[in-house]
Amino acid sequence: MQLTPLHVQGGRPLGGEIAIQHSKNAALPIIVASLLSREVITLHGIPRLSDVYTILELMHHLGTRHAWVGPNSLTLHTPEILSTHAPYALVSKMRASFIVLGAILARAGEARVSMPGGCAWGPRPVDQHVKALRALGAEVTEQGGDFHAARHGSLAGTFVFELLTVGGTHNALLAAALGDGVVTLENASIDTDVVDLIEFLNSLGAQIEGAGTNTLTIRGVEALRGGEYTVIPDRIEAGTFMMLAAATRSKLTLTNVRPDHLRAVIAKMAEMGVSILEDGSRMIVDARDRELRAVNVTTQSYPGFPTDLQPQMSALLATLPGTSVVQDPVYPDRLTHVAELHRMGANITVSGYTQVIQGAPLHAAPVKAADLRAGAALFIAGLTCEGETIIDGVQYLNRGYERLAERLRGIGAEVRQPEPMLAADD
Ligand SMILES: CC(=O)N[C@H]1[C@@H](OP(=O)(O)OP(=O)(O)OC[C@H]2O[C@@H](n3ccc(=O)[nH]c3=O)[C@H](O)[C@@H]2O)O[C@H](CO)[C@@H](O)[C@@H]1O
Ligand SMILES: C=C(OP(=O)(O)O)C(=O)O
Repeated sequence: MQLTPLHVQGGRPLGGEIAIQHSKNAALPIIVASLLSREVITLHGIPRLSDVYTILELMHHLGTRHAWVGPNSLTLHTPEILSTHAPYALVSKMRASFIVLGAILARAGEARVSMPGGCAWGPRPVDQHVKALRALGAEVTEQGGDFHAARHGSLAGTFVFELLTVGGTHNALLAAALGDGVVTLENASIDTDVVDLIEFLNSLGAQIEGAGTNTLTIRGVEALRGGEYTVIPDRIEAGTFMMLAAATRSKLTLTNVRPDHLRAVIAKMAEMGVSILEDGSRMIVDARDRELRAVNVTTQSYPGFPTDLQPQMSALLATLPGTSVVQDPVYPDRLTHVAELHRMGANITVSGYTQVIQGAPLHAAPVKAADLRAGAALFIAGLTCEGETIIDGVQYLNRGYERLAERLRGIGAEVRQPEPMLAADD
């Protein structure tokens, strides 16, 4: 669906309180993990995002029936797997859908899943997902853009990931959770989204040890029961609003945050000169009347500085006096924000995965988001400029930020979108 662009009028400070949504990237695998149980699962803290509606559409095709039972609460029930095939039309819309491979394999013994889509700034291989499943005893073949996985008996054995992968760890965990084998995953991701998935699975009776460490031991169980779980707060959304506060020289109070999930981001913002006060699950970010300094940033897997905040940080640094160097070795091609920020007067030169940013005030311009976090970079940049910045590509923002225009208005931003940002599916 073609959505109307977002119009933002910036150049003045924002203020007040904003409730951070629960995590998109934790919610999606947890929704998928509900496929492992025959019983009813109730989830709280599910953000109303287009990615959530997309995964629910895919799950419906596989046999899950869902109902919204509150603004952000959902019941999921998969008494039977009705199809073991996740087709291209549904999987190509988003990256996270690829982990249905492990989940259907565990529950039904075989699965066919199309190669994933998602935010496509460059290659996003799934070789580690496939190698892990093969090493644990599954047969995985590729044909016509689909992966077919089958197991004869339970998965068992050890796999050492060649690099840290969040999705690869999710897929292997889901594949190994049912059965009677013991699986060890070495060099597994310690990302908050992996820990949340493990805590959810264990709350249903799974036996997974080592959450938050690089070695996970999964003892397969015969079945998972139903249950109720609340997803963690979204650290990427929190980081986005921290950067918005800094770029607009505002004071914002963020609620529903886990500062312990944001250590690298908090440290960078403090180095820049932003005042950050932690108060339990609230965080007060104050950049009023401050001389902010340019800083250098390099992305890393968790607990390092997240690649999902690199474009937003680049936009912020493009407005600060001084020279910053931003490097994103996690996703070297994640640079679609750069040409659009150039349209707003940013001085950014790119060499490989390195951006050298010479800060200067930006000006309003029509721009287009080509992926989710590039879109976030653009609304941050737009809110620093006087005049109207018109941001096209709103469908990407809808993937990751719930009721964005309304919530930005709640902190005093002048934002309008002629039509609603997202139609609910219920
Ligand atoms: C839905 C979701 O949760 N998406 C997040 C998840 O994506 P996703 O799980 O896809 O990202 P990964 O953690 O797997 O990717 C990390 C790095 O490993 C590489 N790699 C990954 C798998 C593989 O089989 N082979 C391989 O080479 C990737 O190219 C990348 O360089 O983590 C990324 C890194 O924090 C975030 O940017 C995404 O927002
Ligand atoms: C890139 C993201 O998501 P995905 O991996 O689904 O494309 C993101 O959340 O920033």
